Amino acid sequence: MKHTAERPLVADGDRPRADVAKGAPRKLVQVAVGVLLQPDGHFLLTSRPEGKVYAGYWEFPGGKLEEGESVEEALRRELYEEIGVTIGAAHPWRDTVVDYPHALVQLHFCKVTEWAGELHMHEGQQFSWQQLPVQVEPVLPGTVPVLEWLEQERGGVPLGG
Ligand SMILES: Nc1nc2c([nH]c(=O)n2[C@@H]2O[C@H](COP(=O)(O)OP(=O)(O)OP(=O)(O)O)[C@@H](O)[C@H]2O)c(=O)[nH]1
Repeated sequence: MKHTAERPLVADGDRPRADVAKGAPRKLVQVAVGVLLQPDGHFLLTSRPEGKVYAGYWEFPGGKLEEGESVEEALRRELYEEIGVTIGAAHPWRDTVVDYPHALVQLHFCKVTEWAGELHMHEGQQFSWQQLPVQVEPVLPGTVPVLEWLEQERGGVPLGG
């Protein structure tokens, strides 16, 4: 199912939604996320740093768009700041919306096959080149559908069905 602002993927639905102001519409936070792919199909996962929500959970690297930025610009900035690489083209791939206790986020996933520079985790994260099925856990709720899309693309049976 495609998750939109009207029908988001709900994460930890039993917890209160901290950012919901009475009567006000909930802000949809825009996030650019990179799926860095090696020629042999390995992809990069990073762990969320201490001090951020869902610290220690594994995700694809990325972050929030700043005022006036495009998805590609935000992704280029975030990946340089967070993991020290300069990316080539960011190819828009899939979008999804996730309703977390801390925020409602729209995730713009881009595939990236070219980058320059050595990986340096500037926020104390861990990183791992993974293939399916992934060997790290826990995985961030918003990352789970991405693994399913990757599985579908390689022609396997989708997880959970
Ligand atoms: N980077 C990233 N964020 C994701 C993924 N999946 C997902 O649901 N998210 C959510 O998207 C939001 C991204 O925020 P972030 O905290 O990583 O971004 P940031 O570095 O710009 O944040 P900050 O500068 O406020 O600390 C978080 O709510 C995070 O839970 C993913 O695969 N990668």
